[in-house]
Amino acid sequence: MDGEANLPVRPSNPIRSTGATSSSSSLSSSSPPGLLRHVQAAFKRHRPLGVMRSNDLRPRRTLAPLREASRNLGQAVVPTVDPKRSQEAVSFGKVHTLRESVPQTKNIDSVMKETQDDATITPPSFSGTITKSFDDSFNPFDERIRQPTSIIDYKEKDPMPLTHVEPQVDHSKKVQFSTGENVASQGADTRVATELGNSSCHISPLALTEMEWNASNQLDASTAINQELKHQNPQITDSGSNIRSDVGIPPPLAKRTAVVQDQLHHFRNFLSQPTTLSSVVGPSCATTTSVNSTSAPMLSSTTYTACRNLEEISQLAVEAPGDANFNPESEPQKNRYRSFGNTSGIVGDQAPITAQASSSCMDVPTEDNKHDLSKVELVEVEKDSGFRHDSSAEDKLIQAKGSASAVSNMQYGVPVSKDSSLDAKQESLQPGKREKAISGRGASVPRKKNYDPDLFVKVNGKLYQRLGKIGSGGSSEVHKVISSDCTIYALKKIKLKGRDYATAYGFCQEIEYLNKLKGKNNIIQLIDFEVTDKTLLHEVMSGSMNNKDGRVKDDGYIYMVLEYGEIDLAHMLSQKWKDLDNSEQTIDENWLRFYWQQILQAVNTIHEERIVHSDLKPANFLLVKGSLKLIDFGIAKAIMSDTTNIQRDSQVGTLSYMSPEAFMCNENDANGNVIKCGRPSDIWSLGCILYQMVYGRTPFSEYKTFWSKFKVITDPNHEIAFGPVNNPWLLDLMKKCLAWDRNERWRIPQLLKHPFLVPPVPSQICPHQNHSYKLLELIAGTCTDDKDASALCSQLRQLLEDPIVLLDSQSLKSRSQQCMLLSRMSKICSRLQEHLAISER
Ligand SMILES: Nc1ncnc2c1ncn2[C@@H]1O[C@H](COP(=O)(O)OP(=O)(O)OP(=O)(O)O)[C@@H](O)[C@H]1O
Repeated sequence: MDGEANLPVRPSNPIRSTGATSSSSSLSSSSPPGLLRHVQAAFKRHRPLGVMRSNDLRPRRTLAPLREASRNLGQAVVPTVDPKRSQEAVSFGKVHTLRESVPQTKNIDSVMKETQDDATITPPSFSGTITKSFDDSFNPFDERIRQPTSIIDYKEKDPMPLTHVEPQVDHSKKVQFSTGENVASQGADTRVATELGNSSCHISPLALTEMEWNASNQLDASTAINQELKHQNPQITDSGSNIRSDVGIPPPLAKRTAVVQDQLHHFRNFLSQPTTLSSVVGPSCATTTSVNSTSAPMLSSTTYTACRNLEEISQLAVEAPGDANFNPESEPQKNRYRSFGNTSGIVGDQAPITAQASSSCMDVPTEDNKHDLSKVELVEVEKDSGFRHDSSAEDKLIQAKGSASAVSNMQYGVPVSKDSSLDAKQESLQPGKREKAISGRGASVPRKKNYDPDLFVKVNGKLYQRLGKIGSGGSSEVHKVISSDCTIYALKKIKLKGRDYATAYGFCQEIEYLNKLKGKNNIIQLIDFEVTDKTLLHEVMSGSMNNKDGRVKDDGYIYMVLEYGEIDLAHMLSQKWKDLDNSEQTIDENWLRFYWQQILQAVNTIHEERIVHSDLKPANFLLVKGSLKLIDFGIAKAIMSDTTNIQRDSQVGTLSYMSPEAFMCNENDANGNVIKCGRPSDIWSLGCILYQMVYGRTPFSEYKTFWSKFKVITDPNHEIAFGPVNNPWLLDLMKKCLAWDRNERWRIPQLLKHPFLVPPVPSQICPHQNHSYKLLELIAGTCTDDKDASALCSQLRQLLEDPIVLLDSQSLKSRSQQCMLLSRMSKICSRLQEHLAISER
């Protein structure tokens, strides 16, 4: 049909036997030496084969938090601050006691276990032919993928849009806190669940509302204090250029001043207590607040940093009105003041804010990290600091983000001009001044540090913090990461060392395909990538590999920053079937249609781009914001322009989803033609996925070993067992995909129009509007006085109206029953025709 085949000639008996397994063998598969070669090749695979994967739906995805839960103690959670509000002059008034519930580590059981559900094998033969197939336009050295902007413009973006907050609370980690008197009196403890492992932090809308309410209370209180101060002391100007202490407070305001001073006293008390910072890292931003943590079991580095930031800011806020020695023009204070004032100007670029906040507190940017978008945003506190306990990766991010947010969320002056921000930034980067500011407080001086490679990954000079391992494939590890602009991504890391050059080339090709598929919304989007071994990449790209049969000796990695998918289809199916098993229900056809259509559309996208995926399986369809997207082009192949097939070099896919021709790829069929794979191979895999969606297992799952699978899949006479389904179209659809002969398999455009997906509209199936039925009615109307003719008409009508009543639905699915029905219908038609002809004469 597609003309793509150099197909193996089917055996003389093309009709499959009804027996479960036929002993008749197919072409090359039948020969024992051939079989042996396949098996040997399979075990010579380039990807680690590992154990043979079972066909059971066992999702492979694991989300493992990097560190233990204990580190979460002390994380601070704080409300989003309205940008408008943050523009106000704000200082923290009174901060209340943090009460933390015991945080729970994400229950490993609740996370899908990582298993390998199917083995990937190497094809029977390995040509090793490497050709340069990259587009000329594609040059990974020159091409710089557009970086996602790290700029968060608060004018345009909601810092934490409620719409991004998922309604459910994840139970993985909960930090329960109250903000002291305020909250206690309201009886409203705020619960915040920070999900480390999953796509984003989930905060119940209620919790968020409460958080915001509490925060706004605090901010209001602080604002009130400041406003009081402003009222009382006109010298406390917005720009803060001439802040003086209590000198010159007019007598009528003395009482109010006393109140304010009392509040400030509380505030100082609070500052003398340890402070805990925690953050909510959402999909697009992090918000931070500071809460008093007298009950916190221990301080973390986060705490330390936050405390220091907060202390600096707060002291400025307090010193301004209360300390006669405070002089904003004095160098350290001016620097500090301007620096923080700058950070409070949250309009504009968040990254610089972050960097600044961190740097002003901790870090001195080095040449090495200066070029990062995030610059010094991810700082690390000296590990042997007495304040530090084992802090998680997220803590560190929170620390950095929190610092920024804490700073940016608080303001004690009117927004500082951009210029002064820049000044402040530059000044804050001067180590001497910073040291002076820090030592003035008697705190231990943190040392500057580059990033910790265990926690951070740098791709193209941009830092990403690891949040946990999502999964690992045959060739890669995939981590959930967060970028400096707080966007969650998946980072695929492929180790090159020890791999053969052909395989390394294949990995580079994945980058090429993903680049080619940019902007296609049903394909996972590549955000950035880096191949650390430039020489190898250059060799591969230029097609000048001298030792293409050799292996990569040097340590090299491919990093791919990808759009993040929340869950893959394998997990979805596993969950679905778990629910179905418990309820004794069958699969919901609408659910099936919904996802099947998306699967088809995604594969159609690559087929239109002349790419054959070759490893289609449920684990390679990811749910991203509600839509399925295709991933893993590790062994995909481009179809050359002069052919419709691809030549397989090495890896050919995952056993349970592999087409017969994929097993025999590059072999010769009985006619001496080379067996090739093309789009129909992907269709077979789709058939296996559909089968799995319908029955909860793959078509050959009962065949456990490679050997038996190989035998049965390559056997053209093997009849796949299809269990009963309510909708005959569904059965038909599966058969259309799982036809052994690849030429008989439907192509995607046809599948997208299959009656299962596009059921005939009622008018088409309503017999009364059917033309044949109308004709019958016409005939019946003209021979009401002819008993025989009327009887025949009525039999025909019955057959047309509902043939199923004559036979049970199961029999109707059998071809012999269908034939019987048709012959009965045609006999009635002939008799009626004869009868009418006679009666007319
Ligand atoms: N962008 C992503 N977002 C979320 N999870 C992802 C993403 N990419 C990959 N994963 C997870 O990591 C797993 C392995 O990824 P992938 O299939 O790309 O790796 P691989 O080494 O090519 O694996 P395979 O052995 O299947 O070929 C996936 O099954 C999926 O669960």
